[in-house]
Amino acid sequence: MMTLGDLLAQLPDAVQAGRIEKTQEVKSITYDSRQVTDGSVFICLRGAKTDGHDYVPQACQQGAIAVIIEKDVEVPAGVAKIKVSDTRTAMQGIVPSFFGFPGRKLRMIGVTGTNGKTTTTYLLRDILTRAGYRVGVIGTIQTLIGDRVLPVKNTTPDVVELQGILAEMVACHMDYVVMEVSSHALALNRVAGCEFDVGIFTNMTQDHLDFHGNFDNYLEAKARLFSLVSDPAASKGRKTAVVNLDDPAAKRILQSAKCATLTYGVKAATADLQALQVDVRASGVSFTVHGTAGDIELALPITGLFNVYNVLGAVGAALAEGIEPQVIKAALEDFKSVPGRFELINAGQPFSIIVDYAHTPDGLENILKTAQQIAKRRIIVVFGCGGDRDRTKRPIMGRLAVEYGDVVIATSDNPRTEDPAAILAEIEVGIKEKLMEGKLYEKIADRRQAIKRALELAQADDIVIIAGKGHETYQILKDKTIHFDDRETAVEFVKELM
Ligand SMILES: CC(=O)N[C@H]1[C@@H](OP(=O)(O)OP(=O)(O)OC[C@H]2O[C@@H](n3ccc(=O)[nH]c3=O)[C@H](O)[C@@H]2O)O[C@H](CO)[C@@H](O)[C@@H]1O[C@H](C)C(=O)N[C@@H](C)C(=O)N[C@H](CCC(=O)O)C(=O)O
Ligand SMILES: Nc1ncnc2c1ncn2[C@@H]1O[C@H](COP(=O)(O)OP(=O)(O)OP(=O)(O)O)[C@@H](O)[C@H]1O
Ligand SMILES: N[C@H](CCC[C@H](N)C(=O)O)C(=O)O
Ligand SMILES: [Mg+2]
Repeated sequence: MMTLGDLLAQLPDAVQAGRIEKTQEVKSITYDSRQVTDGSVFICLRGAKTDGHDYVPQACQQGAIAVIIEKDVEVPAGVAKIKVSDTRTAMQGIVPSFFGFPGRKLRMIGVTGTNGKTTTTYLLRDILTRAGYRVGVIGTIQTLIGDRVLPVKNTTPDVVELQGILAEMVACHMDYVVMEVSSHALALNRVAGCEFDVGIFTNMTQDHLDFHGNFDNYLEAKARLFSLVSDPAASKGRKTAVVNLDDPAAKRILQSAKCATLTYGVKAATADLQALQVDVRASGVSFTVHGTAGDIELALPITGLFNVYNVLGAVGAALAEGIEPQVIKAALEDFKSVPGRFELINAGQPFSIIVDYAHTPDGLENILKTAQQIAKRRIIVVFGCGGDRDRTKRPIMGRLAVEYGDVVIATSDNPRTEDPAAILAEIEVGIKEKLMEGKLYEKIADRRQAIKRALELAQADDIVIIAGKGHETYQILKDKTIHFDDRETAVEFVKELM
């Protein structure tokens, strides 16, 4: 149990006002007034959209016993006012201790990189589970506590939710947590209180420049995970940085890793683990993981060279954690797939339909390259770019779609507050640069109609790739979020058209 006195002891520089009853129990801590209940401490954060200080009256009405603030606000009698210079830092200081430092009681594996995080966490989950451990997963699709599924809002939740989830994982006797660590989470320090034992770096290509401003800041954010892995204050035993040596950013990442390192690659012959004899087929990939401890021959039902990298990262982390090669092999050969990642949709149509979460230039290029490697006939691409996100990705993705695709249908992803036509116009700039004879390009803002059109155009042996939304079951429009699932939509139209 934490009292208001315990909480204040952790904020020695705070200015206190109002009624401070030090023995009062802090029943919960939240930065969202809508979550405040009797006994809550409400932390006011200045956000991108609104300012938490504006919700103090609502929080007090709902039973807050204290508010943590940066600027003076009125509070009713009986509520403590705790003024600090930075409420976000204060939150990061008190929340892990409120939850009893769960990050110290689990082995924590963090995965960062532009692409491949979700896939890598799923691969590792299967390996660790096969080795007999109880495993929790935190990431884009969902939170898993063993087999229990919890919904998520962000890939890496903010410190309050994150520490709460970790505490729940400890209560449920998990041994490991494998989590995606987004660059937003590192830049905003949502991971305060996480004591990482292993960090995996997948790759670094363009994304999120709207948030980070430039590539260097983005890279610095990613590198931060490896300073956290190396933090001597957080010692639970061996620490390892598992790094993709084929990526040009590996050097910078390795500079932050003041712990054991394990590198991997397909090209880099100096990597500790190297994939040899890679064979990419429609039904999956096979290759040999060559390392100092011997070779592991693998055949998995997921395909694409990019997935070879994801597997190498997962294998590296597993080996660093002392998992036996034969356990790794058995787990990976039984691996099924990740929802919405190169997911094959089969409703009896004579062509292939693949739903994939590629929403970055590199993701799209990888998926289209893979499609080219396995294509018997044309590639039909349906894709869009998210609104209120890095705009500079748009023309690049347009260019790539038309470079690799024979038929390109540009459509909406999640337009959010932007005008779908304006997003499409930015994509079109790239498309027009590379559009050539023999290629077909259409622009259909309504994603349902775009998918329908692609399926109408598809002929036997074509591959239809529907990219960008993968596992998502919604579409975020200006004024509402609607149910939308690329997989369901594809099946629906195949049935209608065939
Ligand atoms: C830009 C960004 O990261 N925003 C995150 C941020 O929201 P914000 O600071 O903008 O919040 P705000 O809406 O302005 O509100 C300010 C404060 O007022 C409070 N408030 C607001 C309304 C109210 O009625 N009462 C109230 O108390 C809010 O709780 C908040 O404390 O803090 C929220 C809580 O932690 C996050 O959910 C939210 O993520 C939004 C949903 C988001 O879209 N984030 C994306 C960009 C993101 O974080 N993505 C990464 C990377 C994904 C990947 O590529 O893998 C991720 O980890 O998900
Ligand atoms: N190692 C990789 N390199 C490049 N592209 C990849 C790689 N792995 C997956 N992809 C592509 O990126 C998409 C997203 O993969 P995944 O969900 O594993 O990445 P992520 O890093 O978790 O993404 P997010 O940042 O949205 O959470 C895939 O659908 C695929 O198109
Ligand atoms: N985690 C990524 C997901 C993008 C998915 C895409 N469908 C979009 O909405 O842009 C982001 O928040 O940028
Ligand atoms: Mg993810």
